[in-house]
Amino acid sequence: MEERKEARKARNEKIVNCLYQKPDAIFRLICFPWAGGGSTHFAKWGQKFHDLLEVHSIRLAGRETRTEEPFVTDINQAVDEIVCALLPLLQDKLFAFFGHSMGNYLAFMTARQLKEQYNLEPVHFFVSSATPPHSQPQIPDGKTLTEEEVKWSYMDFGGTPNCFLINSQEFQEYFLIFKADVHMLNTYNFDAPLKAVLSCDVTCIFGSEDKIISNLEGWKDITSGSFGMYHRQGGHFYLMEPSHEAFIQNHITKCLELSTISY
Ligand SMILES: CCCCCCCCCC(=O)SCCNC(=O)CCNC(=O)[C@H](O)C(C)(C)COP(=O)(O)OP(=O)(O)OC[C@H]1O[C@@H](n2cnc3c(N)ncnc32)[C@H](O)[C@@H]1OP(=O)(O)O
Repeated sequence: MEERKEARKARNEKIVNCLYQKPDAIFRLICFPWAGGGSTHFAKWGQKFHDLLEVHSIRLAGRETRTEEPFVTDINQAVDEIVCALLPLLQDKLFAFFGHSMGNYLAFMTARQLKEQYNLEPVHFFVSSATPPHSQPQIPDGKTLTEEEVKWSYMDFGGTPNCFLINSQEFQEYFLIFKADVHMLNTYNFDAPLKAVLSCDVTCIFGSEDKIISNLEGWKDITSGSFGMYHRQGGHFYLMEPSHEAFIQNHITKCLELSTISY
């Protein structure tokens, strides 16, 4: 029994990366990374928040400590796995979601499933750099993407240092991860929600020069809670600029502190 519990815990820790544990935290922030990304970038945010907020970052199969596992081919499968790994973390503390780009679709589906099946809901959903689920234009077929296409897209997106793009051998690995993530995204159903499926507050943050995203106001359709929008100067990866990252982190802290007043 104890062994099974330990095995489950180890498995969950592969899916949900927490680099800085905060036993006294009253909130958990669950971060959902962009396509082609690992969990480390957001897991490191844990160091930047005060002790009342513990940061966790989702790690999809096929990367980092999950390199041995095959990529997920269906987004529903990824969500089932994430929900299962998150459940033990979400029962005892308030939690919020933060997604960047593709991560928002996983975050949204995870929030929907948690609400429908477990009556659990984040206190706040922070959306960064993403078109609303029901406005998403056609996404190319992940399976047929070429390395050159992905390199050009990465240059456009602006979140990848040149050194990674120049080294072909190293890039091959990142290319395969991105291709798999886009293929997983191809299985996402971008239908308009018939009604607000969530009731938490939603904040949308984006770069003012981001050419990839559109119709951000559409995010308010997913919730009956309040909705706010903020922009910072920059493109799709505006959040790589330290002052913008600090803005996001301060905003998250402020919103979560305020949310305790209403709970
Ligand atoms: C054509 C098809 C279009 C289809 C669109 C579909 C919709 C997609 C919606 C999206 O999500 S768009 C986002 C697409 N993804 C990207 O643009 C990739 C952005 N770049 C990265 O994720 C990274 O630069 C990289 C490719 C290297 C992968 O980063 P990881 O963090 O997952 O890799 P890794 O764990 O191996 O980290 C490598 C090291 O580089 C560091 N690093 C990576 N990116 C960095 C960066 N930008 N600035 C500074 N450091 C960076 C990272 O912190 C780490 O340092 P440490 O080893 O010291 O921990």
